[in-house]
Amino acid sequence: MTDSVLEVRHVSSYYKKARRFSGTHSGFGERDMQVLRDVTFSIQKGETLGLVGESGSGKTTLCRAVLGLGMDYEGEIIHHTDHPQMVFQDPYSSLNPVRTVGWTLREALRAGERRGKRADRTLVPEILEQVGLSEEYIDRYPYELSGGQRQRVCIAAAMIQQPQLVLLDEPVSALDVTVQAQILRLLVRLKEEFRLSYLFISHDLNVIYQICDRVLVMKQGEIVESGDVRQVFEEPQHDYTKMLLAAVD
Ligand SMILES: Nc1ncnc2c1ncn2[C@@H]1O[C@H](COP(=O)(O)OP(=O)(O)OP(=O)(O)O)[C@@H](O)[C@H]1O
Repeated sequence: MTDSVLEVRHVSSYYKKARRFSGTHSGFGERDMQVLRDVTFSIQKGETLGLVGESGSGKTTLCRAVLGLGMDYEGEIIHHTDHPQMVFQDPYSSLNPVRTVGWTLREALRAGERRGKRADRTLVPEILEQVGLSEEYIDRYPYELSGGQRQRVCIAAAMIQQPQLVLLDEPVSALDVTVQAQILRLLVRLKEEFRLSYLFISHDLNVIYQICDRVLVMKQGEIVESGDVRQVFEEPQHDYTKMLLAAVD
């Protein structure tokens, strides 16, 4: 009997890479570029698992594979819960600029409905309140919101589908420091209230240290170190982890 919400076993993935052929038959061909290399980990119920690594190491690609977003991969990804939700880094581009907050949340409910969940419209004002926005925001457009408020709407759109696992890809990186702290507090509160599990990607190791239980360190698509966040940060074993930690001011 497992208590994990997600198991990723020996996952390797590839992107097709365009290549211009020389010679008489000119045009584009394809070859594969490996991005994830034999990645294995699991996320436990109620756990926040951090994922760190340099830009281009494959963190977002891993999320895409977990969400089944058109990624070819080898290995196994086993979900023990309903479809996970994702919150992206940039709350500006995540929201449809010509749709109101209410529309966005109702659309998120409809997406859940398409996967067989009952759509309860009364959840719209309720979830807004949960993320710290009053009902008056229902009729606002994204351009009428601050960056932090937009990220709250994105979080509400994820939460309204009542997921058990949420993938957070740099959810506070586009926000200024005080707003970052508010959004992190909100994420921690929602996690405790709904007993959520998070996969939390951040390049900010201080944020990872603050909110994660365990951490995975990814280098060029490979998990080079993993473990309890305190243990990994206080006694890093791999040179790459030591290098990432040394870069923190
Ligand atoms: N759609 C794509 N087609 C081809 N290559 C891609 C595609 N998306 C990403 N890549 C490549 O895959 C590698 C991993 O990218 P990915 O976005 O997963 O890294 P990341 O760790 O999330 O980086 P960052 O921290 O900058 O967001 C990079 O070399 C990137 O250029």
